[in-house]
Amino acid sequence: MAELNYARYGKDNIRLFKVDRDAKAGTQTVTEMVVCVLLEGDIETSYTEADNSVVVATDTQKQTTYIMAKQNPINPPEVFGALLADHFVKTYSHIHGAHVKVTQHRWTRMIVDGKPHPHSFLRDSDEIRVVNVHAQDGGKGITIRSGIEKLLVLKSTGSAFYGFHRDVYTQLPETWDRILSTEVESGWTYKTFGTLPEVQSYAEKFNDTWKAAREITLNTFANESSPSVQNTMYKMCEQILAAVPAVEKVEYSLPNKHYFEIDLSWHKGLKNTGKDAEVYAPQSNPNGLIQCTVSRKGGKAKL
Ligand SMILES: O=c1[nH]c(=O)c2[nH]c(=O)[nH]c2[nH]1
Repeated sequence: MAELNYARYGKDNIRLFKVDRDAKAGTQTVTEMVVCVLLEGDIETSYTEADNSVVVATDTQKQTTYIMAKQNPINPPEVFGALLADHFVKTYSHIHGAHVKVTQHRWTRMIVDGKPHPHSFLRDSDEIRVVNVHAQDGGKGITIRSGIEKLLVLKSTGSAFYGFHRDVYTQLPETWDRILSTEVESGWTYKTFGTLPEVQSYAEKFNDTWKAAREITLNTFANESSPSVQNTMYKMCEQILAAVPAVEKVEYSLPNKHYFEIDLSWHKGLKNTGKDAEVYAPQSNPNGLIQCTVSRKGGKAKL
């Protein structure tokens, strides 16, 4: 006999673009996002008995997303995600949980002739802001995890890696000065919100937290003399927890994108290693991958 162990369904890759027009100021602001909605609840019979009466069509979920975006602000993405997720669990009594993922892409206002342009924007980076919301019925509240992904950074000095374990398998030399590059993937989870109004009252702080996390990531990366990716990312986590009382845990996943020195001594004794290194070979793979989750020791997050 078979048994259904897992069932979620919804619409993925709902692309959405909104223009906010400020007639008084004569400026416009744009937001582009991709939304994924996944629902769970008493939907087993749709799988096991072809009972479509329990299915809120994925097309309905898409249309709902558009209508909600028309009728509400879509910034910050945490509040829009919570609004949408809350709608599905409140509207359909047999839907007990909604997962909404919002991926916001960058459209940065152009500076033209030294001035911010009223309605022109540029994609200045592949970096994305990613928000995952999970709303549940039965008073279980709304959980929100926000994050940064695809933020590519590099420093050409100020990074070392020495003192690591050595054995017969170790070839890597110690280094006191290396190139460090990574594509930042970072996420922070807030203390569970009780209700949608609680999420809405926190609206401004979602943007502040994103800015703080981004600034801490970049400042620490740039300013710290890094002894390892592990230690540098831990310091980032500590600072984000200290800066935002409502954050319960912080996660980083950092690839170590290697830049290898090239020994050119075979050519007329050309010096290009150690302190003479100037020309490097960027590596696409393999890459290191360092991950961690850091939470508050013995303390609870505060909204
Ligand atoms: O910061 C680093 N951490 C490691 O675990 C590691 N391993 C490695 O080969 N290089 C590095 N660099």
